[in-house]
Amino acid sequence: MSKKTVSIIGSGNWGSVIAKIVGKNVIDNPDKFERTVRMWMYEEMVDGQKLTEIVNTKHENVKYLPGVKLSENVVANPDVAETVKGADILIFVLPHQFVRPTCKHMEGHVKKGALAVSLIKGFAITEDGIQLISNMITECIGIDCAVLMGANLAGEVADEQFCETTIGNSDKKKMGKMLNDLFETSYFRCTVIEDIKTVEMCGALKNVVGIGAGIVDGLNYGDNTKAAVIRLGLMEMVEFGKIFFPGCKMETFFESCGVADLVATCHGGRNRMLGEAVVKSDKPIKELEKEILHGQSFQGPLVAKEIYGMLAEKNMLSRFPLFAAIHTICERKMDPRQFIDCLREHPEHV
Ligand SMILES: NC(=O)C1=CN([C@@H]2O[C@H](COP(=O)(O)OP(=O)(O)OC[C@H]3O[C@@H](n4cnc5c(N)ncnc54)[C@H](O)[C@@H]3O)[C@@H](O)[C@H]2O)C=CC1
Ligand SMILES: O=C(CO)COP(=O)(O)O
Repeated sequence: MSKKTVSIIGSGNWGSVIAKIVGKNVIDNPDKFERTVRMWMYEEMVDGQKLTEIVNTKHENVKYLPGVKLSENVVANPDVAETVKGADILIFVLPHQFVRPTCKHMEGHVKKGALAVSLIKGFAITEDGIQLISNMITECIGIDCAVLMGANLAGEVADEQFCETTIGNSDKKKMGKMLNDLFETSYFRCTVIEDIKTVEMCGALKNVVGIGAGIVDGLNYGDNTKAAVIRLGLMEMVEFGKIFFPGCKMETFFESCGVADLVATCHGGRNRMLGEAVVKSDKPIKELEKEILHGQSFQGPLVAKEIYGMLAEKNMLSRFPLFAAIHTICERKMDPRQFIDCLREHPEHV
C-alpha cells in the first residue's frame, strides 16, 4: 500500500498537541506515512515575527503551546490550499466557527478519496437544523470524515500524562488500524468505534455542561453540586441525542468521548474556567475570553447559543433547562445564582 501524506488544518492549543503526536508517529511508521506533516496556521504576528516562521525555526508554537517541542518534520504553512494539496489524511482541529470559511479556501485542492478526521468540538446550525461538523466538512470538500474526541485536556496530553480517546469512523475494519497508527501513543490510548454521531455530539455538548460546572465553582458550591451538574448535563446530552441524532448509541456515552470527557472538562477545562469567571465578573464573554485565554477560544458559549436558538424555535427549551440556563447566564440575562434553582427544579426530579 502506498504511504499516506498527512496534513493538519489548525494549530491552536489542541492542534499543536496533535501535531506533536502525529509528527512523531509518522516518523515511527516510515513504511505507512510520508515524513513531512504540513500544518496550516492562521497567520499572525508574535513579537514582530510571523508565527509560521517561529514554528518552522524553533519547532515550538510559542503562542498556543509554549514550552513544548514539535518534531522538525511538522511544517507550518499559512496557505490552506497548499497545506491540503495531495494529502491523504486531513486532520481538522480548529474552533468550529472557522471551519466553513477555511474549507472554502480548499475548494479544488483536496485529493479525491482522501479522509478527513475532525477533532472539532462543536456544531453547525443550518437552515435545515443542527449539523455535525464532520458532515459539514464532507459537504464542503466532498470526502468522508472520521472524528476523534475524548477526555483530552491539551496541556495534560502535551505533558504525556496517560489518557484515552475515542475515534469514530464508518469502517473500523478498513480504517481502524491506520487511524490507530496515526494517533495512538503509550500515553494516548485510542479506541475505534463505528458511531461517529454520538462521539461528536458528546464532544460538542460537554463544553456547555463544563460552563455549568464552573458556575457552581464560582458560587462556592462543592463537589456534590458539581456532580449534580454533571449528571443532569449528561441526562440532557442523552435526551438531545435521542431527539436530534436518532440511532445514537447509549454505550458510546461510556467511552472516553462521553462521561470521561464530561468529567475532565467539568474539572479542568477552559469552559469551566469561563463559568467561574462569569459568576465573579460582569464582563462580557468576549472580554473574558481575551483576558483568560490570550487568543485561544471557549467553544461552550457558542454551542450553547446555537442549541438555545434551535430549541427555542422548536419550543423545546423546557426539556433542556440546564443548557438553556447556561446560555442565558452567558448572555447576562440571568443571575448565575439562579442556576441552583434550575438544578433543583430540573424535570429529572419530577
Ligand atoms: N484545547 C483543548 O484542550 C482541546 C480542544 N479541543 C477542540 O479542538 C478544537 C480546536 O481547539 P484548539 O486547538 O485548542 O484551538 P484554540 O482554542 O487554541 O483556538 C485558537 C486557534 O484559532 C485560530 N484562529 C483564530 N482566528 C481564526 C480564523 N479567523 N480562522 C481560522 N483560525 C483562526 C488561532 O490561530 C488558533 O490556532 C476546538 O473544537 C476544541 O473544542 C478538543 C480537545 C482538547
Ligand atoms: O475538550 C477538551 C477536553 O477534552 C477541552 O475542554 P475545554 O475547551 O473546556 O478546555
